[in-house]
Amino acid sequence: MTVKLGANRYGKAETRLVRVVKDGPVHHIKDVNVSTALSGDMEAAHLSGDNAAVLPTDSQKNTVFAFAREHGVAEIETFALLLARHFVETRPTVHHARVEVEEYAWNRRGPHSFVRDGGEVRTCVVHHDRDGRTTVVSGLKDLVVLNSTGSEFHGYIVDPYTTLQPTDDRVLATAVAARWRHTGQTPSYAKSYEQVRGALLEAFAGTHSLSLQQTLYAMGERALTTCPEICEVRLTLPNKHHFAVDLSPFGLDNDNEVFHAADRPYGLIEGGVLREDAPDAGFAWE
Ligand SMILES: O=c1[nH]c(=O)c2[nH]c(=O)[nH]c2[nH]1
Repeated sequence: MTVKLGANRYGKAETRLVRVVKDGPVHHIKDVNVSTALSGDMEAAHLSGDNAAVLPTDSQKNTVFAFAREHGVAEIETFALLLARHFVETRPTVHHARVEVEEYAWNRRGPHSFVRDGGEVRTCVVHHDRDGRTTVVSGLKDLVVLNSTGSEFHGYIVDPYTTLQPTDDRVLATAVAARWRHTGQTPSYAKSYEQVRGALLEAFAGTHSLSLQQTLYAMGERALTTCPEICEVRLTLPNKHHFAVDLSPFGLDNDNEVFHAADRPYGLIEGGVLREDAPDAGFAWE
């Protein structure tokens, strides 16, 4: 039997970096998690242990810190682009770079004092290859939202295993994970982030929901119509079930006022919405 090397990439995962910018007594912080992954002429490294083509993951990590010092960390997408281009353009054996960045938000409490915002995480994944092809996918995760009414679920398949009761009033809650693909260079990733985030929240709150699937589509559609710089949105929505508790044993009614917020299992609703004329995604989602 003969075998051969398949797809491979390597890099430093989760370099945790905090960059402080000192504007006199007023400081600014950027708290990020950077993962780099490179691929290219890596056959010899895998087949014979010849590391001549390998830029060590330790050097990749050092590059992240050095670039933060030299260039600062403005928007995560621009920092990721800088790193991806650097690895491909300075190392001939590296043909493709994938750089993923997560950003954790802090709120100001004073000139040099901050409190960590426990809310959502901003994300991006940038690819760049030696043919000059570049893709940027931005996103967010852990954006937890809830509608205490305005959600129904009925009309589904009933089979011998069905116990779920149809409802015309339930709590709808989810932790939104959304990623969106930029068509080209976006002038301000911060602005498009705010536009898409706002659109997702507006659509969640403003849609009278007949299912989380319908809400997902409405959220993706709103993001695309609000932000012309993006062509595709992918959403992952866990259905954070809230079950009305039966209080009748205690002689109490419960008109959707007391819920058990269940943890597991949860429904998981996933889907993409894209413009009819969206260009080919290439390696953007990898
Ligand atoms: O919005 C929903 N979609 C489903 O597919 C589903 N399935 C289920 O049990 N509850 C729900 N809710």
